[in-house]
Amino acid sequence: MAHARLDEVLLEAAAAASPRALLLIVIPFSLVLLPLLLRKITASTKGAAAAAASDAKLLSLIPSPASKLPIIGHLHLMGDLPYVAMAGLATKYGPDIMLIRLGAVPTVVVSSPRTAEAVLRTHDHVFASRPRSMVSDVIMYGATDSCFAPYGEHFRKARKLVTVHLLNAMKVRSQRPAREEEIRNVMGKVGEAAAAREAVDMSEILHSYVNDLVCRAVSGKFSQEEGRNKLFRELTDINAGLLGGFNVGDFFPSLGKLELFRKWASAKAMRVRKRWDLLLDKIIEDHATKMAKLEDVVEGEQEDKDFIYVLLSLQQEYGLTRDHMKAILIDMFEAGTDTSYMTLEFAMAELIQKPHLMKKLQEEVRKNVPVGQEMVTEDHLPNMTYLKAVIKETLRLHPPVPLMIPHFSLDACDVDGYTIPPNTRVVVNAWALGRHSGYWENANEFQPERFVKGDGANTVDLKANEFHFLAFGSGRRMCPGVHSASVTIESMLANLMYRFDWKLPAGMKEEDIDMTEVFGITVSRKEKLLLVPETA
Ligand code: HEM
Repeated sequence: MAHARLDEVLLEAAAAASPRALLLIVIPFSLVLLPLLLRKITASTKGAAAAAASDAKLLSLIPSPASKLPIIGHLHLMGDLPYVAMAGLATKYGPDIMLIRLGAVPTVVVSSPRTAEAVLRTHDHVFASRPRSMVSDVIMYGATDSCFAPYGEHFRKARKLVTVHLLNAMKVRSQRPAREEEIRNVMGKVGEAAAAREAVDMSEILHSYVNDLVCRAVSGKFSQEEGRNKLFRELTDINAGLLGGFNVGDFFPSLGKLELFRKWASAKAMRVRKRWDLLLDKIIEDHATKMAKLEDVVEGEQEDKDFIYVLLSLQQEYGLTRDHMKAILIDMFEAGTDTSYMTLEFAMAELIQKPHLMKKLQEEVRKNVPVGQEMVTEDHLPNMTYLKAVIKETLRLHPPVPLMIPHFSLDACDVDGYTIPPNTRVVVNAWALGRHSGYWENANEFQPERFVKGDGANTVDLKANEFHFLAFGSGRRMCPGVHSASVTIESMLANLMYRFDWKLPAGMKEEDIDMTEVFGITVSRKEKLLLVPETA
């Protein structure tokens, strides 16, 4: 019994979200496995050793914090919020570019708009790959999705599939009725709470809204049957915990070469993948059966088909296996759910602390909707400039993917006077860029006006033309979901502002709102956001 419990603890730590928890496992592990690792190192070929030495020399020229420890490198400096820790270290050691060692893995951290532009625009082709990770290899079927695929033929195919067929403007437009229906459901629930003068758990309601929308986009109108939406949400949450963790195997790759360790460290990822297999195989087969009966579907009607139909119809053209399809579908859940609902939640948390800004937003929304109309529709959104400014400001201060997804160099490349060798992990700190005091006035303040004032800052857009605002990344690996995310977030926030006034629960003051963040592949708020709606 005691043995089983220890196993659980170790497995949790192996996929630990916090670098602190990772240390708990790395230190004892290193003591046991160090002799084995040394044997592996001495066994490597002379040529490889010479190349490694030359790469290590190049990396050693990049500024780096002095307090590196044996084996764990700088892991002990990462704290609970690595993007905040990295920003602090960068100010001291390398404001533009810095090297940190996460366990055995040297990681280049880019923290200024100038170096971000060098990595994501000037040398985008060199840095467009992703490092391999044991967990994403398991969860994403050998990293054959779009997010984690290394750069190459398969990635280009997956990326084209996602941008051209799943997330294009026409597809996003065709999902409008689904969005309107889901928003109406939310308004109904919030309306009931308003009538009962009860608080609403905004975290829960916004999470369900986005999860249900992604479910519908992926598997159609009946995705909520048999509680499938809840199962999708549960599995997406487990994946997020695993993918966002500081996983031992990622930072001690030599360990990953040991079969026993690999089995042990990927056990939880294997378990969740089996559950995805069961769920997705069944839905894909149901779709394939229905599709076979509808051979005469008119080409144009494919537009409002869900993602599974789209993938099935493109299977031959793109040479997709069943596993490729599942990897891409899981990407849509993983990349599309937490990012959007957390932006909505952070926006509400900021607005409730600044009632004058919320009032200004409500006035704009209500002015733009004809009197007597039940809901804000997507036709009303283009004129709502303050709404867009509030969302940009939320993304600036709280980018949901603060370190983006790690990039990986394919070749040697000069950035800011330093040579980054091939096969180096490169992290762009979007959180640090959004709070860069050289580019933003009152960088830590929530001031949406900065995006409407006409002082130059309003030219910042979500398409990443400015490298001090990179919530969606830039270049070949830029988020392909910008359009989908924007309309999902804008329409919900506009409706929450249109239909209700918002108060804090009795006895709570604005300064009681806890904005503490929790790090994972996306950043979330630690505390639930409870707000009391009043029908406007
Ligand atoms: C507020 C919402 C969102 C934010 C802030 C966001 C942000 C990001 C960021 C920072 C990246 C990594 C860029 C890089 O590594 O250079 C990314 C990648 C990605 N996002 Fe989003 N995202 C959002 C919503 C969505 C949605 C709704 C979808 C799809 C349903 C989506 C799909 C993807 C995919 C597939 C990738 C991987 C792209 C690649 O590696 O080629 N995202 N996103």
